Amino acid sequence: RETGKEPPGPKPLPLLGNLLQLDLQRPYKTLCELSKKYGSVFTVYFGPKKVVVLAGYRTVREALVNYADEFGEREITPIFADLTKHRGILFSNGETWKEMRRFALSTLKDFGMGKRVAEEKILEECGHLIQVFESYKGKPFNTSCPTNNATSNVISSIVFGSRFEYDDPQFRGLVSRITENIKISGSAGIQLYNTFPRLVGWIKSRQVILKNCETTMREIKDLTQKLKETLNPQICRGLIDCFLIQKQKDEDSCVKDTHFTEENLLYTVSNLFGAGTDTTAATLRWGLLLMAKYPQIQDQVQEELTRVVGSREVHVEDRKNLPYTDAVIHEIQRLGSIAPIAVPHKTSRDVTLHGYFIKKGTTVIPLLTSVLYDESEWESPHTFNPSHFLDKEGRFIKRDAFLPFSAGRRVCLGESLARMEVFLFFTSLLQRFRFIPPPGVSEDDLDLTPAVGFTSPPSPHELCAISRQ
Ligand code: HEM
Repeated sequence: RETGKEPPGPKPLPLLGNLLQLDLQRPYKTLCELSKKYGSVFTVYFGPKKVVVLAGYRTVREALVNYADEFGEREITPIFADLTKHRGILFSNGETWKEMRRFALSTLKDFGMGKRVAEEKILEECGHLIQVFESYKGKPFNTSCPTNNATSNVISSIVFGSRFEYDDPQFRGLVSRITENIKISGSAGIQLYNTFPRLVGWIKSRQVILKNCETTMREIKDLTQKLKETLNPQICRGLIDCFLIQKQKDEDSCVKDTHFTEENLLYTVSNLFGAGTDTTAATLRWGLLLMAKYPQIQDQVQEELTRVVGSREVHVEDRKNLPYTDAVIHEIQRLGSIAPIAVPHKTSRDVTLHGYFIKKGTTVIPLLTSVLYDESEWESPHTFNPSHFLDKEGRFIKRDAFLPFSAGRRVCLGESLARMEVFLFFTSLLQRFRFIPPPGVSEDDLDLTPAVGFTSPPSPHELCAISRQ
């Protein structure tokens, strides 16, 4: 082969590959360690499956941005193939992905992603979330459920055109199945299934995921049916209406091979919930936990909010006048690193990177954690330090290595929406509440070890939200 040598890596065992070396609960940890030994492009074997890992800011950026075509396809692992049958956005490629991504992006824009409509919807949800926090009256509570409900409802109002009440049983089921699936899909059992799909297809965790998914799809179908019955082609109440109208148009004009099919609609909707709920809520939970752990930083955020916004509602427009708070939010996302291995990619053709040859169809992991903790990019990568995003005069500065949403063709589709949500939820909550550890727990006791899962939220914990008014 004249194209170069293969990326280096630890020697694999027959069949097992490097499985025995990998921490299957938190594979990103082992992968970060391996990158210290083997460099920024290396190979590991998940059982018989060869995976190329990209580590560090420069390499990840170079591959995903400069070689966007070569590295822009999605690897569809056995569990995700089971779940989505290559439909929707997250786990599809080719024309299906292109059409669905384009549709979702343009519809989200129409519904105000980065604009006023989304802001209104989020602010409405902030009001409901604040009420829930108030209802605990300063007593300790687990922040998971309320934050997941709030972020899920933002997606609901964009997709269905309306939000749910938090005690609606259908909504509760929807949210709990999404969070359960994300959690289980990162478990060691599912890693094993992805490695040996024929051998361990029977495992319980896979059955739970499949059942959850089946129920969710049925419910999204029922909700879609209700929207169909009341559809007015002149008014799009949400993304589903827009899809149904486009579907009808394609049918009326006999478009062949249309991607506007019911299957694609259901999977696209479920992808938006799946990708948009837990990620955003986990970021918010990291934020509240870090504020409770570092009260001096919380003081400074609250001082800035009081000075700049006072007690009126916070708006997206305020962000530029809140440099310290903005820096804190960026630092929460950096340290939280909630998508440590992004979502695996694969190469669409043979490619040579840094002199290493990577064959078409190879699974590629962009190790986002290694970018967000890159020692040559960040002054103190392992500490919570908002100064990473501030200049000497206290002005907010952008940092190139801030890639929590990944980069290139597959960059998070919900980035603007997510950033707006995190900003508005975080500031609205800090305006009203002081976050402290439960009685008997010190700030030092608050544990920053992430939970196991496909995403990396904080471990289960309780906080007290003390009203500031
Ligand atoms: C703080 C919150 C969020 C973070 C950190 C995050 C991060 C990510 C990351 C790392 C990826 C994978 C990129 C890659 O493959 O290289 C991704 C993909 C995706 N995200 Fe997000 N995300 C967040 C919120 C959202 C929201 C709110 C939505 C929904 C509107 C969303 C929708 C998606 C979709 C549909 C994809 C798949 C894109 C594709 O395959 O083309 N995400 N996100």
